[in-house]
Amino acid sequence: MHKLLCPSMMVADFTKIKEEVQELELANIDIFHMDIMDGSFVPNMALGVEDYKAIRSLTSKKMDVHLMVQRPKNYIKMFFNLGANIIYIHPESDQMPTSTLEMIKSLGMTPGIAINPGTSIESIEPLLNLTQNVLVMTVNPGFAGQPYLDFVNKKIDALVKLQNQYNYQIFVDGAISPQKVKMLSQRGVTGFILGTSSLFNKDKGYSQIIQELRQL
Ligand SMILES: O=C(CO)[C@H](O)[C@H](O)COP(=O)(O)O
Repeated sequence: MHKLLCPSMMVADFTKIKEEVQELELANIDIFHMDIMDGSFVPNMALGVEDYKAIRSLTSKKMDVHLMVQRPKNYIKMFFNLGANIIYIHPESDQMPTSTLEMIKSLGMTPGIAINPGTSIESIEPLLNLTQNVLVMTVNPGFAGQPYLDFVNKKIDALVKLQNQYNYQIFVDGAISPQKVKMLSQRGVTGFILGTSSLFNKDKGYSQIIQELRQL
């Protein structure tokens, strides 16, 4: 199965973002992962609209948006206009997540849901027939460099089983080291958000790292 490898751009070096994007493209990554935070849904702020525009102007590869914000519906058209291909919302942050997912789809983008470590499968199951990507958070969202939460593996296994009934791909986000890429791809995960645990600030180049991750 082809792994979808997605650099988490909140940990890229913005002092040389053009070179970062070019090197990641050369390394043949699949999707640029863009974390948007409002300081309310999560206790941090990360990328913003100007960062989104900058990276969009540097690449024609797919870009997602992980909306860690209250009332994500308010921002769907804005990110559509900025050239987003995939939008993840957190169901807890939205009064009518079904309507927001329909809106993302109707604009021709891929609808996704992001599930916090403390969010149960039962609470999101009604949304699974409206979503194409499920982003399982393996840390509490907001900060890079946190430890992986092993208890989430049980939820990943349940989501892999439910794939028989619905049509979605599973992505994981948070402390995704090479060991976790191997373990989780064996479990049935296809998409991996790569941050400080595997891709950025390492003593190897992106091409070598990406090639090694594809072989795991
Ligand atoms: O979503 C995130 C934080 O909320 C980041 O994408 C992720 O945590 C970055 O990866 P790492 O944990 O390996 O630094």
